[in-house]
Amino acid sequence: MRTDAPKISIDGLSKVFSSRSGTVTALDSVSLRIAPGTFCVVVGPSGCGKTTLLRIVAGLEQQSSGNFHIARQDPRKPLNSMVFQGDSIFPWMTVWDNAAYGLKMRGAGRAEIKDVVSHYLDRTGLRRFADYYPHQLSGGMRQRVSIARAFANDPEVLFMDEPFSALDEQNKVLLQEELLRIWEEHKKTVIFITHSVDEAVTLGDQIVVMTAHPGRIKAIVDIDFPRPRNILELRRDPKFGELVFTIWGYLRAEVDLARKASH
Ligand SMILES: Nc1ncnc2c1ncn2[C@@H]1O[C@H](COP(=O)(O)OP(=O)(O)OP(=O)(O)O)[C@@H](O)[C@H]1O
Repeated sequence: MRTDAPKISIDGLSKVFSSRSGTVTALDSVSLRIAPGTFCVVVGPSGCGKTTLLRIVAGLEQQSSGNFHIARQDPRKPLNSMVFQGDSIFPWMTVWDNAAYGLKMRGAGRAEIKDVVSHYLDRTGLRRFADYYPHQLSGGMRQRVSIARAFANDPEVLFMDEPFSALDEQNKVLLQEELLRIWEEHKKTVIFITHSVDEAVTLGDQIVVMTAHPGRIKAIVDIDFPRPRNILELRRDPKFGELVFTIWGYLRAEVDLARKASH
């Protein structure tokens, strides 16, 4: 059900890291509203605070100032699930046990676990690899396990930090397609971080462009391509190119600034 109340509200969020070599302002007064069911994508130059923002909203890091709120619909559901870049599944568990992990942790019944895990292993094409261990899988398959695990956990919101960045182009498009197909089933609110403007326009409803360090919000671009989306057709649409061009326009100066700061 869509309501006007945001699912995620972020108000004046700042983060300063302190160490013996000094302080780093990673985020500077970031405010954002994300409506329920929105696929929100955050892009920005390296080091602009994207991961820090996600880690704070996921409760893994403490902000220095500001607030955020995630509106809960069902207190029995976990608040969030995370999918990271690279390997984030347990190497000592089979594909099935990895996908079932969240459900088992919150005491779901055997029948529910069987139904839900089978569903998401089917959706990610992993059914026949259910008894495999992560080291027996390709990088793309391991990322599929992560996605199956995150969706099977049925969280209120889903956080994804560059989940496809280590994959080759063909695998990336396949996984983007699979992610969109699974996401269409329940339209969970997502925050997805990427370096790829193409990926942002392909997946997102709302694109948040961040400035170079310290991270602030530079622009928010709404993407109104109809859903469900066909990735290859989308890329042929002249509007796709225009949007990529617009977002790159916002990013270009920031990427240059980030480069200069690192030299
Ligand atoms: N634990 C930490 N201690 C000190 N500084 C940190 C810590 N974590 C992040 N930073 C600094 O905060 C800034 C933002 O880092 P963050 O990882 O959030 O950026 P990012 O936009 O996700 O970068 P990338 O796109 O390269 O992954 C960087 O300058 C980084 O060095």
